[in-house]
Amino acid sequence: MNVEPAELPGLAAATSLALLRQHAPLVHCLTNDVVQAFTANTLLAVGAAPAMVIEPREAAQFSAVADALLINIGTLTERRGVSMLAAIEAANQAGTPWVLDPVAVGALTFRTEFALSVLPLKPAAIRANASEILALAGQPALGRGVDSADDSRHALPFARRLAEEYGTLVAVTGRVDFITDGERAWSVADGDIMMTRVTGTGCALSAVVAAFCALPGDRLQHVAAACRVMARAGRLTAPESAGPGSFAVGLLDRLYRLQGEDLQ
Ligand SMILES: Nc1ncnc2c1ncn2[C@@H]1O[C@H](COP(=O)(O)OP(=O)(O)O)[C@@H](O)[C@H]1O
Ligand SMILES: Cc1ncsc1CCOP(=O)(O)O
Ligand SMILES: [Mg+2]
Repeated sequence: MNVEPAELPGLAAATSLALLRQHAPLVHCLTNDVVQAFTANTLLAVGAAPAMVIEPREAAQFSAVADALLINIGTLTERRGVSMLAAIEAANQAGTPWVLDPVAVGALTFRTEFALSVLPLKPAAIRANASEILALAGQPALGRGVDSADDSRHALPFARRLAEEYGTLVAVTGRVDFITDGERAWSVADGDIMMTRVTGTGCALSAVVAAFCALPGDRLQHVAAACRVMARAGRLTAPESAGPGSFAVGLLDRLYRLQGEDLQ
């Protein structure tokens, strides 16, 4: 019987954030066409560096020198899949951590087969909403396109199972985020519903998770810290925003200004 996950301590999140800003990891992003600029700006705001190198003949070369790799299947195409597989192989050979964001996995055959085929290729972490985690685990899921209609708490046992089976970390996000290695788990109860009214907050979080995976030390803590940083920034930004437009801009400003004490 697994115990209820504890809330990630603010000091741990602050320590991971300080380490991120010290290392400023370079993140190779193979992500979807909707969120390219928002993802790049989120990485820059938090203190990391992005590069979107997508050509199949360049992807492997670049992921071998980047500090982390993001694989996001939101607008997967056959050609993009070739780049992704080459990048994953090069990252694995170089010992570079890579993160999977299985956007809208489940109902669509091509992306589901692709996501299942890369699970055994040792992702350092999977970051997904609750419906996506349920679908990846072969469970019935209520996802609607890229959005979740399931509760992250319901998905937690399946997140644990996936983490254990594939030797990875799973961050399942929603009203509460849970981050697990199958045995240990942290929770992050923060964020704001406004984060679901701007496309790409989850995708950008996955890129931030990839950046935190590049840090030395306790990777489970770092991935939970990534979730805390994003959710805290969202929580602090929402009351200052007139709507989704200013929220998206405000979130970048807040991530840039976020200090350790904001996390405690
Ligand atoms: N109902 C909610 N209340 C507060 N924060 C939320 C809520 N739903 C999602 N979030 C936050 O939004 C971010 C993106 O998560 P999520 O919406 O689950 O991913 P995706 O965009 O991939 O579906 C995370 O930081 C998460 O904590
Ligand atoms: C709308 C959309 N369609 C394909 S990918 C994408 C972005 C999804 O972003 P997120 O998973 O962060 O909500
Ligand atoms: Mg998503």
